[in-house]
Amino acid sequence: MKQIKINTNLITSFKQNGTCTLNVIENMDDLHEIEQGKLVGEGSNIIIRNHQNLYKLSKTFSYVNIVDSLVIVGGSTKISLINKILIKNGLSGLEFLGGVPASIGGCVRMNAGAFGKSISDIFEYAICYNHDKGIYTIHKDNAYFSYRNSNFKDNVILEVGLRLKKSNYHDIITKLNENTKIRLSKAPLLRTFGSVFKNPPNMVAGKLIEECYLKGKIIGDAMICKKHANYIVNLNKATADDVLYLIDIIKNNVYKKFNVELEEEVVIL
Ligand SMILES: NC(=O)C1=CN([C@@H]2O[C@H](COP(=O)(O)OP(=O)(O)OC[C@H]3O[C@@H](n4cnc5c(N)ncnc54)[C@H](OP(=O)(O)O)[C@@H]3O)[C@@H](O)[C@H]2O)C=CC1
Ligand SMILES: C=C(O[C@H]1[C@H](O)[C@@H](CO)O[C@H](OP(=O)(O)OP(=O)(O)OC[C@H]2O[C@@H](n3ccc(=O)[nH]c3=O)[C@H](O)[C@@H]2O)[C@@H]1NC(C)=O)C(=O)O
Repeated sequence: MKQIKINTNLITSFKQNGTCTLNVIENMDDLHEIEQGKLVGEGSNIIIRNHQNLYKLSKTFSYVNIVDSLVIVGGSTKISLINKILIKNGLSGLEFLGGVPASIGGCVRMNAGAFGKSISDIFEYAICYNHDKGIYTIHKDNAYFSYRNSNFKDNVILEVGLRLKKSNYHDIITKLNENTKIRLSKAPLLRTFGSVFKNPPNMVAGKLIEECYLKGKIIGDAMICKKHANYIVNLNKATADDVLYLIDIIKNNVYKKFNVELEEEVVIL
């Protein structure tokens, strides 16, 4: 397994400042050395405390194979690459994640969703690894997907099977562009980690935070986004501590004003 000491700005979409040790899993043998709960994908939904020892699947686990409407993808494959290939092959169903800078492994683990759709709608199976069971397959009936959650905790997702629908190039591109445009109009795409909190039942976290007048609040180099209050943006060299401080402020304010306990959507390692 290759081991490198790097700045966390290289492995997070938030470009957070800090250092970590990254262990790159290059083959199946390396899987035995993984520390569970320390896996990162494309880093689009994580905050990493300083000096962590982390693990990431290498490009060996990035591939897309298509058999009729079944799309078989390696666990580290980027959503953007999958969508490019789906366009070429006239397969529709993953457009809702257009513009999300994540990997399929992270998206399955978190049951990524947007525009009323989620990964669970197209998921067929995943080949996983964990220390107790070794390599085994979880089919859709046993994935137990829920809002931003699944049965994949403590598993490394090595391969995913997605069931898509035949469509045409033009319709897929149009839907992808529309979704990316809406996403951009509502929230920033760069130097963020997506939604900070899950939406509480029948409420919208962004609205609650905005109503506490917290938009634009800055700690260090991290700021509560002025466009969408459930996002935190990195102004320059924000650290995990800057973000954790802001998260604390938001939770306290929302609890005091609305008696609602917000739950983090972002994974804090
Ligand atoms: N809808 C939206 O607009 C957006 C959504 N997102 C979300 O971000 C997620 C991020 O994906 P990504 O950037 O790749 O992940 P991250 O690097 O952000 O990792 C997030 C967590 O996913 C798990 N994970 C990542 N890769 C794998 C894998 N191969 N097997 C098992 N677990 C894995 C790990 O959880 P653990 O170790 O705890 O199991 C990790 O802590 C997506 O699910 C999506 O929901 C992000 C941005 C925008
Ligand atoms: C970004 C993520 O997923 C996003 C996903 O992209 C979008 C689009 O479908 O819907 C969810 O956001 P969201 O609930 O904030 O959706 P938005 O459409 O942006 O906002 C909903 C409504 O909240 C209100 N709103 C939002 C932000 C704000 O500062 N103030 C405010 O009042 C607006 O009325 C807006 O219409 C997902 N977030 C969660 C936690 O469920 C992610 O998972 O990281």
